[in-house]
Amino acid sequence: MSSQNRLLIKNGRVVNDDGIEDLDVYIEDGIIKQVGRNLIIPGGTRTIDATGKLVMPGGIDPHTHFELEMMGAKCADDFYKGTRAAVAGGTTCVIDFVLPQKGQSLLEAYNNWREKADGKVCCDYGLHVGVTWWSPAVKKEMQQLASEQYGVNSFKMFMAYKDAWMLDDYDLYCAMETCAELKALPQVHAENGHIIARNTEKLLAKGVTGPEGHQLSRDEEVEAEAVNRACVIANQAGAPLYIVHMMSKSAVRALQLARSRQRHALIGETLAATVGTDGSHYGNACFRHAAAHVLSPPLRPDPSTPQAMCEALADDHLQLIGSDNCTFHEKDKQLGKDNFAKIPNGVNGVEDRMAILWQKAVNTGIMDPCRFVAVTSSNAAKIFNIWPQKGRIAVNSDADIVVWDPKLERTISAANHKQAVDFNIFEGQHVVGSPQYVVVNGRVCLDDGELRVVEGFGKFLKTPVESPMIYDGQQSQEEAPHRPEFLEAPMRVTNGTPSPDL
Ligand SMILES: C[C@@H](CNC(N)=O)C(=O)O
Ligand SMILES: [Zn+2]
Ligand SMILES: [Zn+2]
Ligand SMILES: [Zn+2]
Repeated sequence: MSSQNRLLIKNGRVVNDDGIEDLDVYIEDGIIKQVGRNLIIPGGTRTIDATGKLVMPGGIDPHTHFELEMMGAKCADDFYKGTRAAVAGGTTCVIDFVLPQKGQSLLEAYNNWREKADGKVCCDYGLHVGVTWWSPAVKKEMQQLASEQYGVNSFKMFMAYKDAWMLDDYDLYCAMETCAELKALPQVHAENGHIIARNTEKLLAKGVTGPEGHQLSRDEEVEAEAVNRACVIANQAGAPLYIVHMMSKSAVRALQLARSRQRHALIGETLAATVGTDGSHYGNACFRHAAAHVLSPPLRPDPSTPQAMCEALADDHLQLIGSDNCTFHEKDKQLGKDNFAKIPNGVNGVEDRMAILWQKAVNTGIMDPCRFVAVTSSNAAKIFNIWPQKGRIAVNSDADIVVWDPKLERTISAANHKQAVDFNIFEGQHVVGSPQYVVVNGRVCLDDGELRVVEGFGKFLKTPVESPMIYDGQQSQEEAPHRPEFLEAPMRVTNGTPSPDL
């Protein structure tokens, strides 16, 4: 067995979601074989000295879109460039979305995605599948996809994108029921697509065509309403629910309220963009700059949002952070030059997700390194049922490891980022804390800052149904979570009639 497969990471502080300890880690053939002190190590082993560094599970990004075609454009980052950038930022596993067009076979779309990704990914990847239309045939294909053969355990339904992917409430209910029957996890894009459609018509009729119209057409309550409605439908369907890309304090409040009423698992995801920037950029005079920040739900103008979302992650009101990396070059964003509704939706984040959260939440004392590992890696592994293979530094776990240098300083810029896209929404942000080494299935792919990924080294990762975190952790009614403190807050009294500040 060649020595290149033997690696020792020595003198580091190992950080898992449940503790920090000074331990050495020995890896052989892509698997962690020993974790401890004074390890017996065979000859020919490469040693990485991790003195002063943190040794963490490689990041898992639960939300990416590489090579997605939407709104007349194709994403700039493909499965090679996108996963290469992920590894550069400390992420060693991504879960991408198969998004069938309405009427298209889900299995056909799944096979298309596999063809696009296999052979190009630099790290392991999984797939969620979009349920963008409904029929008995769709139900049947969900059953097939949830089988061991295909390895899909999560299905995303859209409550927005009215003419492209949106389901009505009846079909949404049926899809959630099917997920519950399969012990799979339903996910939703929670915005009210009908309100957005009418608001868009009115804004355009008034001559509001710039990127600022995007946020104006779908403000926080349009997201929060859909969060609440999705939770109610899930409860009626007897299903857990995962709400992707939650972008506002209002949405978090709606999720917390739902948790106080219902017993199935309700998971909240936010994004690097949400904690790293805000909606002030939609007013930028430069169209490229403003349009680069267009994603749905939009970034919010409330300047307290980034910190509030960090706190929600720290307090387990939100469980994990993704990137929703869905990047478009300037020429494609220009499709919406005269009509904000035609700006291809999406931002970058797969490369900077971990450094941005470290900067905004750990360096500020909002969360500790263990919680950082939970929300950037372990919780995604538990939710999608690949823990502790992924998301943990432990014997027999995959050797997906990031050696994090908490003192490594850099300024984020499109000029030197690894992504293909020609814009970075975190441009100019100074971060303290970044990966020094990244190990992907035992291979050193970021080597003291040098990126040495291998195209096609990653493989497809099956995510089995019946995740214990989702389906065993269900609380009985009497164990319903403690009513969130804010629910007991004094009602705000305005002109004599009490109204809850929810
Ligand atoms: C289409 C995809 C990415 N774009 C976005 N979030 O605006 C999504 O809605 O998650
Ligand atoms: Zn979405
Ligand atoms: Zn500009
Ligand atoms: Zn997305």
